[in-house]
Amino acid sequence: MALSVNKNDDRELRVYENVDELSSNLADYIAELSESCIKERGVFAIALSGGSLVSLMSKLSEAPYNKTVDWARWYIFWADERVVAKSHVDSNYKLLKDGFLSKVPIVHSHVHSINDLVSAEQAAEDYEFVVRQLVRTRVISVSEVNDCPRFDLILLGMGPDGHIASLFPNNPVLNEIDQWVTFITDSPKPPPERITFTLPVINSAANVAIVVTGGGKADAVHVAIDDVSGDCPELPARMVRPINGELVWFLDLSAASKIESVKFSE
Ligand SMILES: O=C1O[C@H](COP(=O)(O)O)[C@@H](O)[C@H](O)[C@H]1O
Repeated sequence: MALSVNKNDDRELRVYENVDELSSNLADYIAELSESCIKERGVFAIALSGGSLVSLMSKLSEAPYNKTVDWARWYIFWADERVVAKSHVDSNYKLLKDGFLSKVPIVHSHVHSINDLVSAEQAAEDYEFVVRQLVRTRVISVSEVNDCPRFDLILLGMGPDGHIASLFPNNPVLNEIDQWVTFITDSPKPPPERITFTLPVINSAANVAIVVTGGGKADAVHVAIDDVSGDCPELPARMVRPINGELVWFLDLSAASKIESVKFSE
């Protein structure tokens, strides 16, 4: 690892020389959390995003993890999903199924994808219902601070505009505090119709990891992590601050190259 820094505010930055090193350490991190959660609660409830994250976690489906992880105890959710058919190239479900789920023995009924046959609004409502049922049965734990679900781990990517899940800069859904899952029909990044976990759900997780690589995202990483003055809009990625959980940023050197508050080795 090039560097691991604990910022004073409960955020941990892990910066790696390259994508390969980051991927190995990300697989380790997920496997360790899975083991400790299963020891403690008997299950592991993980919510994932789409995008580059899926290939960055691909080592988790390889040796030794394919044999050592207790896959039967995993429950899979999506932190955000595009409202398209599950067979569509834009589907986050399809991306994860092709890149990960098809390679590990996760129980089919533990994979909770959205209803892709209804409107975005209905799909968000249906998905929240599913999450509520699983909170009731404690497959997903519950936050002691609010009544939100407390996922064992939420894995997020970040776009070059600083969006996480399908929470985009300046979108009113950033202020949603009543719903656990909401929808948008005007995503600036196609496709336009999406559902997404809201910030209260993301910030109630026991662990959140934001995984970002590449120089094209370095400006957004800088704004999300440094104390930036001026009237730049609040970036969604900056608004990720687990109330009673751990936040870790996984970055490669290119993505971390514009962070001012930390000096990295060459
Ligand atoms: O549209 C989306 O974008 C973000 C970021 O994707 P990336 O390819 O730039 O990493 C992703 O995290 C989200 O799940 C997805 O719906």
